[in-house]
Amino acid sequence: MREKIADRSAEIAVIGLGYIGLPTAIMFANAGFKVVGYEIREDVVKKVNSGTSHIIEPEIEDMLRKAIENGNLRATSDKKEIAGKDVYIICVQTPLKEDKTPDLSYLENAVRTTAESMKKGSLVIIESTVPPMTTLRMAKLIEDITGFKAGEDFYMVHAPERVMPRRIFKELVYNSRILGGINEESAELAELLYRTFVKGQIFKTNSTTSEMVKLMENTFRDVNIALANEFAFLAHQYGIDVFEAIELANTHPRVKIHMPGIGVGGHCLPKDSYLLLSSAKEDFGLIKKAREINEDMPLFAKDLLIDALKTINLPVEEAIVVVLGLAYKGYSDDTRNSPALKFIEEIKDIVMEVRTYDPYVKGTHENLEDALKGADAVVIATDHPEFKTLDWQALGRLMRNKILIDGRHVVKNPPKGFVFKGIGRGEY
Ligand SMILES: NC(=O)c1ccc[n+]([C@@H]2O[C@H](COP(=O)([O-])OP(=O)(O)OC[C@H]3O[C@@H](n4cnc5c(N)ncnc54)[C@H](O)[C@@H]3O)[C@@H](O)[C@H]2O)c1
Ligand SMILES: CC(=O)N[C@@H]1[C@@H](OP(=O)(O)OP(=O)(O)OC[C@H]2O[C@@H](n3ccc(=O)[nH]c3=O)[C@H](O)[C@@H]2O)O[C@H](CO)[C@@H](O)[C@@H]1O
Repeated sequence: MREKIADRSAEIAVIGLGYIGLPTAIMFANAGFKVVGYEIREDVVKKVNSGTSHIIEPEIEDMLRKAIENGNLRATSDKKEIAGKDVYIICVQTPLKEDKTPDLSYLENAVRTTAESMKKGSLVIIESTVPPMTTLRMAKLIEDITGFKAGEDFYMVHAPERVMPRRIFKELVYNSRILGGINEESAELAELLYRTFVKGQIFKTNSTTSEMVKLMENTFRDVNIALANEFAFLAHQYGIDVFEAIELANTHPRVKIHMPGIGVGGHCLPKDSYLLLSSAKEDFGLIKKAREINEDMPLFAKDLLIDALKTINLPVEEAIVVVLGLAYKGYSDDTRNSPALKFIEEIKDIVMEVRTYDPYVKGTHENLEDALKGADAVVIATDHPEFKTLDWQALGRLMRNKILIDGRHVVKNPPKGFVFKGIGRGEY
């Protein structure tokens, strides 16, 4: 295997071509490997093979075209095409069930497919974020299906993905990487493989540690955002602008407060602290409390909207509300766990009409002007760059009433003539 990685003759299958799998497949293909992307969604397979990306990400179209044109990347839904590969990289989703316990069914299916396809000597890598000890469990599943012995007949590694959407192709190269092997040989093989394009540091450890590291990173961010959200809540009570306070506090050399907002969405932060806690016997409660605070932020935005409607004496049930942004964050088309959706769920039965506009998400109003005609209130739920430069005076003329609720600190100066409320903006 070492020689095959060195001379790029190792053949790679990437299982799942989503936000993580597609860029990963592209990177290995452009590093000189023959890569087959196995994906159950046929629409994705078709798009990828035609050289177009189904996700929005800077550089992806060029990088994908290059990988397809040089003949190194092909997508398929046919299991036969991933038989006997040297390396399998699993990048499927690991969401929560309704009851907030991990739904590992996608992962288990992908591991089964891998077990049915692999050969003796294959290296199996899980890039998906998983609860602690999952990689060891998956190694056992492969042993049961194949009769191979883990660590001897096949190698296995958890290689958590740490990239930030919007910066994926830079971070894939320059981020440091944690490789958690089920044994040393597994981690060493994975190091050789990732070194073919990674310029950041590579740290080797065991698989349960790498699983925990990944979950700790996202939990750290989630808890810090919850703290910022609590500061915002307090700032409203004291009548100050929390963003000014945060900027000032962050001039301290050891303080770096995060940004409050309408909520924490995406496929990572809202679920990773639950994955972290999922197999624990006990915890101290801090992580769960932070989740609760972040999950309730859309309700805070709803309170601001209702307050604003009261200010103009418009009954809530007569209000036409326009939500700007459905994506979980700016410059993204991803609506998974988006606070905008939770906010809409909360208000849709109490107001007259909810309209949506998101230039990145299909199925919303084609243009903002149409969405705003005759509306009473606008709620900004996503920090898309386009929303930062809107001419509120002109847009306000299209509206029946002028209420603006900023859930993402997008509007720096409240526009004249509007009833303006922003999360963390105190009283105006
Ligand atoms: N999105 C991110 O920014 C990000 C960053 C770091 C880590 N992660 C982690 O990476 C993992 C993948 O996340 P994502 O955002 O890329 O998910 P995604 O939903 O965008 O992609 C997963 C893809 O796998 C496909 N799939 C599911 N089961 C399959 C199977 N059995 N065989 C073949 N294909 C299958 C799905 O159709 C989908 O296209 C998750 O564990 C996530 O927590 C995500
Ligand atoms: C530790 C870390 O950095 N992990 C990153 C994270 O990436 P992400 O795309 O989920 O990005 P975030 O920017 O964290 O956004 C999530 C939500 O939180 C809101 N938010 C954010 C900052 C803030 O101060 N206040 C907020 O309210 C924002 O609007 C959005 O809704 O998880 C990926 C997958 O595991 C990682 O790979 C990636 O490294």
